[in-house]
Amino acid sequence: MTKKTEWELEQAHLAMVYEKLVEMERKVINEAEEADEDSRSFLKNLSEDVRMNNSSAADSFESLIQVEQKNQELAQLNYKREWLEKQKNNIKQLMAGPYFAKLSVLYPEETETDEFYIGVAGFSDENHEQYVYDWRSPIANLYYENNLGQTSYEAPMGEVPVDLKNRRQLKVTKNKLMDFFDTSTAIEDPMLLEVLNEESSVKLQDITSTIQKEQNAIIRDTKSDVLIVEGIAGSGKTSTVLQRIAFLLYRYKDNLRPEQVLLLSPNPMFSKYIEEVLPSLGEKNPRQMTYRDLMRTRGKNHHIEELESQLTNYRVMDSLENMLEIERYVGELDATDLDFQSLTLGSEVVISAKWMRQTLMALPKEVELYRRLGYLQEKMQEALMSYIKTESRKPKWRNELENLSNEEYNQLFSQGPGRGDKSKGREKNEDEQIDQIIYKLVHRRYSVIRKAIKSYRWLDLDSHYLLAVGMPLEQPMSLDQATEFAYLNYLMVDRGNHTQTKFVVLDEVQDYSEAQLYFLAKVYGKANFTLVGDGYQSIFAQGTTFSRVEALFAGDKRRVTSVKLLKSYRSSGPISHFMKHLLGGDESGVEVIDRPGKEPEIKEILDLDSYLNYLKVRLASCQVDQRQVILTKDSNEARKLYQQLNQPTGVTLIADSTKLDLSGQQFIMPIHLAKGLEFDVVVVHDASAKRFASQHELNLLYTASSRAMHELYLPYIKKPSHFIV
Ligand SMILES: Nc1ncnc2c1ncn2[C@@H]1O[C@H](COP(=O)(O)OP(=O)(O)OP(=O)(O)O)[C@@H](O)[C@H]1O
Repeated sequence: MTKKTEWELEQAHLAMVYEKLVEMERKVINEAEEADEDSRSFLKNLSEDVRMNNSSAADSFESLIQVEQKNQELAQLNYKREWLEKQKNNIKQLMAGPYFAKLSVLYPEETETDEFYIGVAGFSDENHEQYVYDWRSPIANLYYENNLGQTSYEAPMGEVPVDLKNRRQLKVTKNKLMDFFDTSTAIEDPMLLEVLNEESSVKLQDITSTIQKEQNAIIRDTKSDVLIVEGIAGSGKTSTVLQRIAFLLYRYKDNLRPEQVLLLSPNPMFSKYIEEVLPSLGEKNPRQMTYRDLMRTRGKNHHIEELESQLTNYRVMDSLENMLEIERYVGELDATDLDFQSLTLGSEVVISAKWMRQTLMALPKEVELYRRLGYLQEKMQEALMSYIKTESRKPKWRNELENLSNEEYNQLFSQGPGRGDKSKGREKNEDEQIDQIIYKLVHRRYSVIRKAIKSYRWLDLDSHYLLAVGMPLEQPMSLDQATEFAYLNYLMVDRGNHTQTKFVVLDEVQDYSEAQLYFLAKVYGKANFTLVGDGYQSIFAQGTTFSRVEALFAGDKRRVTSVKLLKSYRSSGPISHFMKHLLGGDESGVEVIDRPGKEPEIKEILDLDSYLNYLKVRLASCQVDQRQVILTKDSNEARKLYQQLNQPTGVTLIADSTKLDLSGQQFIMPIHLAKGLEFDVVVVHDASAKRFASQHELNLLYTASSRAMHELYLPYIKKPSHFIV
């Protein structure tokens, strides 16, 4: 068949699928409107349908059953609305481009090929006719595996052998066919090259239609407990793990919710950078935070050093050793070793240390200490509740009530029934109402105690830390000390809180210290890990080599798989060659995709004034559709350069990890805040010999250069770094 006729057939098929999508969209919108209306009227009628009848035990019971039924109905209505919302989103995404690939597959003992179209989501009509297959479905694996001829794919019922007759990539926009290519095993496929030549964007994009074979293996891995990916800059580590999260959410859709996936990102800016990838695949973002944020949530108000100080802050003591010391210490700890602190409100002792000790000592010794402390915590909450009840009967509170301002009174009054409210559903007399308000007032007064119980303020964890590692907590704490403290906290009191997390994904794993990785491996002991990074981009004072990462996670019978990614999809051919040169040439194993581009400019400049002029010209010559960055070694340098250039208009200075805005076009920023990001044009600030000489500085230089997609500038004053010549 000629390409022309093929084209007509494909165009006709596309038009048909698009039409089906339009029909389905109409249907889903109608259903969604009906479902919204159903929920509205359900809620409106709810108070009339359900009236608590407490006249007798049987009546109350009947009423409760009715309430339960209504709850279930409401849950179903909500579920339906959510489902329709997801359908709407999927259809919207598909309408932008219904599919990107077609597989022609011959099954054994059949004579005619079956055709499967692959898209960002699946699509079938009400008769279950499947028009588009989700890229995560088993059959779609054939597209990414890219083996024509006899092959197979893994379906739920087992391995299915097939003959893959053709693999077609299609470029479609809405209902219009733009192009198609029949590809075999060519690595540098036309669609990929087209995508890679595009300009950079403010946010990372999904790579669904051009995922490469080696990336696909990572995305679909379900066998490993720990998957370690060591990949050069731009090899798609971040993109791949995001696609992997989408894959896992699809694969385990009945048992995995996005909040059970924890994605630890290198800096706050990064979270913004990647936030659109999963929604573009119709999935919700997982729990996302930096490791520092994670420590903050467990640091009990202790202050942690800023990201910047991690660049230089070497600690003398080996932190992993401290973690083991903490384990030994807690292992040998006896209930009699514990120091309790009475919980007081002013001079009033609400729960005494003596009571805590006695309650703990009454518990069986065989039960692990952290469980006993957890139980004690529950007992303390109960003790507080009965304390509040007794307290609220005292007449003094009536006086306090009278002294409340109108505003405070109304606030208490409007908060709805409190926990002690037993008269829900029937008219209350004035006395009951006053009792209820007093209860709330007292409850509120003692809320600090409730919080103190919850956060274990009654246990002096700071001094246990001192006893365990032989040194006090610093202010601010280094990230490693925060880790040690969090580990102590975990071992002593906080073990139950981490079991919900099923997948932990770590980007830039080389920047984590051994103690931090050890902490994650232990605390999320039941989770599956995906750890990605690049040893050459190790720019913080504390980091871990990949062999150590593997060793740290290999314990506890975990199945560890290590994979390498050696091709940069980000940078043009000449920039990739330059990166390869920085990494030691052929020995590095780096493979270059030779797509054309401008050679990196390595330029000698004689003095500071001419250098600043050079930068000004560079900034002025940035094209409208390009994003350009000047990368400095640290934040102070970024600030200084910004001043030296007279705060150039249209250029955003980013020097503070808490104030990040990537929406502009040109930037001056330190390298560590640009981690994970990419720009059309990168200028490395003064790549001279004295500034880039050590291994650490080589890593900085490599990290900076590898942010560039299309153009790289390396100006230097007087003498160039020996790495670049
Ligand atoms: N298979 C692919 N198809 C199209 N683009 C790709 C593919 N893989 C990666 N890319 C693109 O390459 C660029 C780099 O990807 P990504 O940021 O995921 O790499 P990385 O390995 O995490 O880089 P770094 O270590 O430098 O942060 C992105 O623009 C991404 O869209």
